[in-house]
Amino acid sequence: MTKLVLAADHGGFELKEIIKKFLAELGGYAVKDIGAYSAESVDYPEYGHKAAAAVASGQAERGIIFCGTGIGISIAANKTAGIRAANCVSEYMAEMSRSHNDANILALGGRIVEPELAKKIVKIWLDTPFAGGRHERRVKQIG
Ligand SMILES: O=C(CO)[C@H](O)[C@H](O)[C@H](O)COP(=O)(O)O
Repeated sequence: MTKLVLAADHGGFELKEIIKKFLAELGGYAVKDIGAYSAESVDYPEYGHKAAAAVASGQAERGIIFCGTGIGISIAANKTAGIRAANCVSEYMAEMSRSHNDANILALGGRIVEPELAKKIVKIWLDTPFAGGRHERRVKQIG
């Protein structure tokens, strides 16, 4: 089972719930949802930092995080060493974030990405391996 951490603020809460159900339907994932657990207003940095810590520490292999646009929570997550959080609005971005950037966190905007597209983005992001080669050198340079 691949260990995944999910986190969202209120702007991403609804999409997080949809993707959590989708992951259960897919099977093969041990999902830890670290909140938020309602659509009540909260601050996205807390959730971005917590998800990043779970991935950086190895408690989770990868993370999927959500806010209204995916911007704020990905900026927060990317402050943690070793985290490469990619805010994706298309399947192509999701695929490239894995194959070229070895992204270990996917960020989605609950107010931007429709649920059916979000499911496709999540699926390709989970299924795409890192290509390595020249990309390995570049990813190392990120630090
Ligand atoms: O940080 C964000 C934008 O980069 C997120 O979309 C937040 O969800 C958003 O800022 C929350 O806004 P709200 O007006 O407090 O709901």
